[in-house]
Amino acid sequence: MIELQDLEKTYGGVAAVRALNLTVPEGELVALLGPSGCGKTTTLRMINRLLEPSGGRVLLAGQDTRRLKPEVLRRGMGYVIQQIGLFPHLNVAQNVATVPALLGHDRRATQTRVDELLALVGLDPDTFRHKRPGELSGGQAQRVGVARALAADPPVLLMDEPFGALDPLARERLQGAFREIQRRLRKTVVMVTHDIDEALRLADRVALMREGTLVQYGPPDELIHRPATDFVRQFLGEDAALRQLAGQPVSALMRRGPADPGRPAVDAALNARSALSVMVREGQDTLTVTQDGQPVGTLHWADLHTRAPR
Ligand SMILES: Nc1ncnc2c1ncn2[C@@H]1O[C@H](COP(=O)(O)OP(=O)(O)OP(=O)(O)O)[C@@H](O)[C@H]1O
Repeated sequence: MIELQDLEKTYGGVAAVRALNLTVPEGELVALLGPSGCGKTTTLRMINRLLEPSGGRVLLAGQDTRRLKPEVLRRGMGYVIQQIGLFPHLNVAQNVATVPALLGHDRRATQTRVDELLALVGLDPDTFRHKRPGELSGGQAQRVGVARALAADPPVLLMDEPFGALDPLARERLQGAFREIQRRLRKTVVMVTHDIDEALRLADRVALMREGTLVQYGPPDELIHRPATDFVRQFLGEDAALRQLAGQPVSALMRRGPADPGRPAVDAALNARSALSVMVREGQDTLTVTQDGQPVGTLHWADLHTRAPR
């Protein structure tokens, strides 16, 4: 668990972050979201002490981070940024294996792990293992950065726009893969993003900031359905609920059980926003959900109002 208590940062008398209170529960993914200059990156960097707070404190598992040596603190916290800073003289595999090599882990086990992680982030190990960072596109380099952070296996990951340089399709794929890994490994993640879709899609909780203060902190559906202020409503936009549906498969919202094969059918892997389109087009409030062509359950209009249980 990470606790930010009355955290402040001022630059020449101007507050970049003010009286910020935020608790990041263990194993959850929290997105720091907000307009440019609202203090997201400053907040993130105070967590691993790349920046020293002007006031307040950060607790990691109940311990004041000022009592820890910065290098000890950072060993337990991966840091992924858009300009990844891969080592140019090392190949991709060596870059990913930097921390395991430093820690003296078994070489063969590390190599296997590196290949697994490269495949996981969508880079074919045979093609990319021996390439140098200079031979990679921005998006490929970004994936190597994510693989490297995961290879170090820290309990906490801090990420600043980690998927920013990717084209939309690749971004969605890497986001999905990352989310799946994060849940499986129960990493605690704090991610800075200005991409609303990314925050709503990936985060367990979204911290929406404005001018250095926290405006609202809660699960995505809370911000969407119970915005604390007009700013929250406007920032997320009127179509926030639809966007959230677009990020969820029908399988996450459906009711499993017997289904009427006579109704319009949608595949369980379809996204819920498209399923809604089918309801509207067909004038039906219930659809049959199929998997491999077989009916496996139903999707009701009412199911689209509630976010899937995690
Ligand atoms: N080293 C610095 N000196 C002076 N002011 C700074 C410094 N770093 C950041 N700021 C100011 O602090 C505020 C918050 O900056 P920060 O980078 O945290 O914002 P952000 O929300 O991450 O923005 P973006 O989405 O554009 O990256 C901004 O107004 C910025 O101009």
